[in-house]
Parts: sequence; structure tokens; C-alpha cells
Amino acid sequence: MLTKREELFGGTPDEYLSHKEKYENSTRKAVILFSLLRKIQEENNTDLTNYRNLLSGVLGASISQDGSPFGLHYIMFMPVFMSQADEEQQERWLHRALNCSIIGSYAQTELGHGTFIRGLETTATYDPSTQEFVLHSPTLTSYKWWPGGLGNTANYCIVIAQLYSKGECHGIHSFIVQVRDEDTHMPLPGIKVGEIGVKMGLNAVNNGFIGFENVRIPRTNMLMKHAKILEDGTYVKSKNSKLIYGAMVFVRVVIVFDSVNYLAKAITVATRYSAVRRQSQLKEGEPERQILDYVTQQDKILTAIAGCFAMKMNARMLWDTFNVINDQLHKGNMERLGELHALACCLKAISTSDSSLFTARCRVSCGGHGYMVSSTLPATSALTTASCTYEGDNTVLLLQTARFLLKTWRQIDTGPLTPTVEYLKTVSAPGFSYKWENSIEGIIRGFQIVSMKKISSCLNLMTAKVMSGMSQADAWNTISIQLVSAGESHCRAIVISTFHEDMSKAMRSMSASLAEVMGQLVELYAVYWTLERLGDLLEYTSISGADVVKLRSWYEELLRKIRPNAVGLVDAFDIIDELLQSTLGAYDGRVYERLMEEALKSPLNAEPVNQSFHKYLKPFMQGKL
Ligand SMILES: CCCCC/C=C\C/C=C\C/C=C\C=C\C(=O)SCCNC(=O)CCNC(=O)[C@H](O)C(C)(C)COP(=O)(O)OP(=O)(O)OC[C@H]1O[C@@H](n2cnc3c(N)ncnc32)[C@H](O)[C@@H]1OP(=O)(O)O
Ligand SMILES: Cc1cc2nc3c(=O)[nH]c(=O)nc-3n(C[C@H](O)[C@H](O)[C@H](O)COP(=O)(O)OP(=O)(O)OC[C@H]3O[C@@H](n4cnc5c(N)ncnc54)[C@H](O)[C@@H]3O)c2cc1C
Repeated sequence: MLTKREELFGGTPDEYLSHKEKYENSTRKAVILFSLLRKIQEENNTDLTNYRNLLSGVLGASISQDGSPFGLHYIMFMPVFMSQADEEQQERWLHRALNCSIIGSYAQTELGHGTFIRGLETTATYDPSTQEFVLHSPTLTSYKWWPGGLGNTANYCIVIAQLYSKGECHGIHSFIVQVRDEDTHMPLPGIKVGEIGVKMGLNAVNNGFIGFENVRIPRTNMLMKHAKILEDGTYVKSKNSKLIYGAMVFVRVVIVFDSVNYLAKAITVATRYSAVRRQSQLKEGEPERQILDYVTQQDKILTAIAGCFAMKMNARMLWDTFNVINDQLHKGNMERLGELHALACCLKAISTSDSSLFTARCRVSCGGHGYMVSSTLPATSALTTASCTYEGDNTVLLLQTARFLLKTWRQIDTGPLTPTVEYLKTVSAPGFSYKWENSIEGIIRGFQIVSMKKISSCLNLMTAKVMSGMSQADAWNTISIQLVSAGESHCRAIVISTFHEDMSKAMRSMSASLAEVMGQLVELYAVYWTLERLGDLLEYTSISGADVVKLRSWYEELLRKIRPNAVGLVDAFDIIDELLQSTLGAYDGRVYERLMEEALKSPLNAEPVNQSFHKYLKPFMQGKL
């Protein structure tokens, strides 16, 4: 009799399963894991904090790097319910979703549209004679495409569609739609649903497609916490049209936590492997060195560790900011919604692009063995690159942040600014002067000045182009590279300052030795990104060539200091071997034995001579083909 742990983590490795077998195996594992999580959920009430912890548990414990067919049920279906459904609807469905007696998905993206959601084509037309909505996919491009779990798993989904009533279009709204029979799991009439095929990664998420042929749903299936349709078809608009976007903000906040979790896995593997792997002699006649002793290896890996700690602290700041502003939104105070959206956008973009960049570096830093699926680095790389796209393409999100920053800059002299942008006032105040200094505070100030000057420059450029007769939209598009760069600089300034401030607070309760190491990580992160963004700093601050020489020495000194604590730092992530699932990163360091053990599981090693020899090779080698 297998233990739960053996059931979850044993069996044929996913990499040797077909696409279909992988899905079936993931579903088998998911029901085991989520039965355990359901018990946890039943013991806790369902507010967003508990929910985020549960979600982190779901995602952190995702026992396959290929994700889970239940992922979207937790990641989007339920959060959207909590933010978009009215009390009666939550009463009717949320409990069933929480105890998984229904499994949901979130169907927003279509074959033809992902970013431009105001361009979505699926329609929901209200019929007052029957008090129903008619859901319809008018074109192939209107088919929903991507919703996780929708292929074969979910029997409900939230559909985002253009709402029509009394001949008028009211824009996109959310609807809950049953897609499969709860007993037979057969697709309901008028519904064409299926799975979208093999992807670069996340092949257990069961992403699907769905098309509607005049499918009727009750009026009360429109999620009506904000906007409503009355029985006679009267549309009651939301207090704020942007509230429909709320769930995307929440998920972006969660994604920042998640990008940290995935990066933590990758650097645990790469760091431990770099301590085990010996290669080349540093000095003739000496034993081969741990590759972690090579400064170029430290440059790849130790900066990733610092980045992981930095983003973890920023994820916590973002979550705290989300809670504060979400409470205000519930009380009808929309003042900081735009700031929250801008912060969630840029932190989601930067955390996922950093996570993708550093995970790819971890893969390369492990050489050939890092290219083995059994190292788990390829899957983590495929996953982190996906996070640069899902929940909003990173470029588009940074443009959203830039949009908010330009709006803020236009109003810079009209009153106080909200917390995440008040530095703009400080560094642009009359009489403010700053001379570059090689210190954490000096670096933070430098990044803030770069951000402010880029925003100011973008606005001046926009104004000049519009004054020259260019349309606002063309001017925006023309300078959009600089707009994205301004969004990134703003975010980097926030990440460095948050890391420094929050870590300084945490260090007060640490032992001196631990505080010293944490302080080194903050310095390494700040100096690394200073060297990475030298062009900006040379353009907008008084940093000199002599400063840069000293920065490089400072950087190399930090790598030397942190090297002895590298393995201890990743051990502190405390990721158990079963979740790490890596031949290179296992706690016991038996890398070569594990590589061989995993290789022998390959079906191609089941017999000494594969059948293709007799069928193809032998006749070929004998010139008979
Ligand atoms: C937890 C995840 C990790 C799990 C890992 C495991 C498995 C992973 C598997 C899958 C991933 C999981 C789920 C994935 C789900 C999805 O991908 S769901 C689909 C997500 N899609 C998007 O995010 C679409 C992105 N596009 C947009 O958000 C909008 O189209 C965009 C904002 C880009 C433009 O919209 P538009 O209406 O054109 O906006 P404007 O630029 O005109 O601005 C209008 C005003 O609205 C404000 N605004 C826009 N968005 C928001 C928002 N979200 N919140 C608040 N406000 C918003 C914007 O600021 C403008 O306001 P002003 O007029 O300036 O005041
Ligand atoms: C693994 C995965 C899981 C997903 N899960 C779901 C899900 O469960 N539910 C769901 O609804 N969706 C899901 N998605 C879809 C995802 O939300 C979209 O892929 C994402 O929003 C990007 O849209 P798109 O793919 O249409 O790309 P596009 O918007 O077509 O972007 C393509 C390129 O065009 C550029 N671009 C687009 N618009 C602009 C602009 N205004 N300015 C400048 N450049 C622009 C982008 O920067 C990008 O480089 C998932 C996607 C992935 C990869």
C-alpha cells in the first residue's frame, strides 16, 4: 500500500509520459493534494489573506513543474468570485467551489485577443422575455483560448464577454457558465470545448478552448457585485468601471510571490550543484575546484539569490499595499486604485522577467546536467518565461505603469502624492541637489532621479510631438520604448529602496552575523543593478568613471564575502527534495548517482536492444533499405 507521499511523488517520471498520460497522472495527483488542502481550507475562514496563503500553498506545493489542472480553479476562478460576485451568488457557488464540488476556470483570453480586452468578441446578449443571457462566439477568433483546466477538467468557468442589453453594448463583464454536466462531465448543448495541445511547459495545466453557440444562462449568472442587469434589461453601471479588473490585480500580486518561489527552486538547484561540481584547476597541480569558487559562477548565482530575497520583500510590500487599498475600495474610496494597478503591473513585470532571466542563468550555470529534465531547471525556465506573458504581457503592463506615472507627473504640483510615487516630488523639488555617492542610499537616490527624469522626458517628448501635429496615440507609440524604460526604472527604484528599508528593519532583530550577511545581499542587489543600468545613471546623474571602478571592486568584494554562505542561504528556503524534484539540487548532494538513477528509468533502457534495430537500423546498415 503506497503512502500519500509515495502516491504523490512516486511512479513513472512525467517526462516519460505522453501528453494524455501526463494530464491523467496530474489529475490523479491533484485530487490527492487538493483533498489535503480542502481540509485546511475547511478549517479557515475564507478571507483574502487566508486565501492567499492557501494559494501559495497550492502553488508552492505544486508537485509538478508542469502546474496542475486545478490551478486556475484556485488562481482565478475563486478570486474572481470573491471580488465580482454579489452576496447571493457567493452564497450559491463559492462554498461549492471551495470544497471542490465544482471545478472552475477563467475564460477571458480569446484566439484573437489577449491584451486588448476591450476588443474581446464573445457576446452576452440579454433577453428580457426569458430573463436570460445568450452567450455566443460569433467568429473563430472569439473562441476562448488558454483558460487553464478548461480542456478536460473544469465543469464551470467564468466567461468575460461583451454585455448587450436593449441593443446597447456595455463593455466586458463577467458571467459564470456551466460548461459540462456535473454527473456525466459531457459538454452541455451549444458548447464546443477542448484542450489546446502541447505547450513549451506547464503541460499539466490543461489549458483549453471553448466556443458558444447561442448558449442561454440565467440573468443571475452575471456576476453582479459591481454592475447589474435588472429583470427588464436595465443596465446599472458599476461605481467604477475599473473594478472589473480587480481580480487581475489580485492575481498579479500573487504572481510576484510565485515568481520568487520558482526562482528559489532554481537557485537552490544551481547553488547546491555548484558546491558539489568540481571542474578545472585554478592552480596547476591543485585539486579541481568547486565551480562556485569561480567568480563568474558567483556572478550568475549569488546575484540571483540576492534578487530572490529582494523580490520576496517587495512581494510582501505589494501584498500589504493591496490589502490597504482593497479595504479602501470596499469602502468606496477609489483614490489609490490607479496607484495599486500601476504598482501591481510593474512588480509583476519585473519580478517575472527577473525570475525568468535568473532562472535561465541558473540553467546555463549547471552546464550539460542543467539541460537534463531531471535537473528540473528546463521546466522551471519554461514556467518562468510563461509568467512574463500570462496575467498580462510584461511590456503592456509596464506601459500601464508608465501611463500612471505620466498622469502623476502632470499633477506633480497639485498636491501630495501617494506613497509609491512621493519620491518624485522629493527629487524634483526646487533646490534639490544630489551628487552621486557609492552607497546604498546614494544608489537609491540615483535610481529615483533616473526614474523622475525619464518620466519628465517622456512627457516633454509627448507634448512636443502632439504640438507638432502628431496624434496622442501616435506620439505614445513612437516613444513607447522610453515609456517602458521609465516604468522599469520606477519599479527598480521601488524594489531597491523597499529591499533596503525592510531588510534594515528586519536586521534589527537578527544576530550580528546574520544581519551582516543580509546586509551584503542588499548591497549586492543594489550594486549589481547599478552596474546593469550604468547607461541611465551616466545620462541622468553625476556618477563618474572613477565611481564605476570603485563599484566594480565593491561588487567583486561582495561576491567574495557572500560565497561562504551561499549554500546556507538557499538551504534557508527549506524546499524539500520531493518538491525540488531535482537530480542536481537534492539535499544529500548525490548528484551523479541520482542522474544515473533517473536515466535508468528511461523506457529506452528497459531492454538492451530496441526494436528499431531490427526494423530499421540493421537493414539500413546492411544496405537493404
Ligand atoms: C498565481 C499565478 C502563478 C501560477 C503558476 C502556475 C501555473 C500558471 C498557469 C497559468 C497562469 C495562471 C493564470 C493566467 C490567467 C490569465 O492570463 S487571465 C488573462 C489575463 N489577461 C490580462 O491580464 C490582459 C492584459 N490586458 C489588460 O489588462 C488591459 O487590456 C490593459 C490594461 C492592458 C489595457 O486595457 P484598456 O481598457 O485598453 O486600458 P487603458 O490602457 O485604456 O486604460 C483604461 C483605464 O483603466 C485602468 N486599468 C486598466 N487595467 C486596470 C486594472 N487591472 N486595475 C485597475 N485599473 C486598470 C487604466 O489604468 C486606465 O485608467 P486611467 O484612464 O489612466 O485612469
Ligand atoms: C501558460 C499560460 C496560461 C494562461 N492562462 C490563461 C487563463 O487561464 N485564462 C485566460 O483568460 N488567459 C490565459 N492566458 C492568456 C494570457 O493572459 C495572454 O496570453 C496574455 O494576456 C497576452 O495576450 P496575447 O497572448 O494575446 O498576446 P498579445 O497581446 O497578442 O501580445 C503579443 C505581443 O504584442 C505586444 N502588444 C500587444 N498589445 C500591445 C500594446 N498595446 N502596446 C505595445 N505592445 C503590445 C505584446 O507586448 C507582445 O509582445 C494564459 C497564457 C499562458 C502563456
